[in-house]
Amino acid sequence: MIVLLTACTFISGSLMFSYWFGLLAKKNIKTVGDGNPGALNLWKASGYKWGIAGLMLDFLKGYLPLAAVMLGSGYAGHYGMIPIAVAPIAGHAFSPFLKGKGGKAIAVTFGVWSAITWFEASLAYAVILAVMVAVTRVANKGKPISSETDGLHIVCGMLLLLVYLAVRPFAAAVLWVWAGSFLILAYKHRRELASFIRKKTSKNDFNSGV
Ligand SMILES: O=P(O)(O)OC[C@H](O)CO
Repeated sequence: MIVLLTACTFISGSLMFSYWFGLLAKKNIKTVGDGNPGALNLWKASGYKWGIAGLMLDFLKGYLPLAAVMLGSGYAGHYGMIPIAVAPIAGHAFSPFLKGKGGKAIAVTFGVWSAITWFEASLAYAVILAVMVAVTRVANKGKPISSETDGLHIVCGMLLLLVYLAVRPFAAAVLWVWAGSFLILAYKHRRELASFIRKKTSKNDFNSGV
């Protein structure tokens, strides 16, 4: 049963709604912005109506199957929920519909966490990200935030979410779902993280006269 449910949630996650909506609007969103086949690039390419529709469906493809599993199976809080909950995130990140080159998996991650913690962890993650963006804006004196810094926020925000999850009475299985989410997000943002570190290192070398 776990294998079947994991296959179903993986297939749900692999449905690339934002990318397909882009094609419906006659745009290839993989050629827009950072090339991520997600709702933000759909929004940029085709406008806010498509963008919101893509965001909703990319969220719901994680939320709905997991909410059904939480309500209708005995896997809530059980170790069996780990692969079932990580699968939609992996499905989006490595979608077979895009030959394994899916998206950054932010929207579907929010969907999954909204379902398995009844919105608590996803709200906490949203607050963490909002605080990080606000602090960065103040530090940057209102300058636009780079995609490298965005990636850093997503990954470090997920790391901070672990602190929140650890102090709340969640089942150990939830912490394993966190580990899966974190690894996938870190992998999908590896280029932004590497570029951020490179820029910081060369700036420090320049400042110290190396
Ligand atoms: O991470 P994705 O692929 O769900 O895309 C979400 C937004 O486009 C954020 O950049």
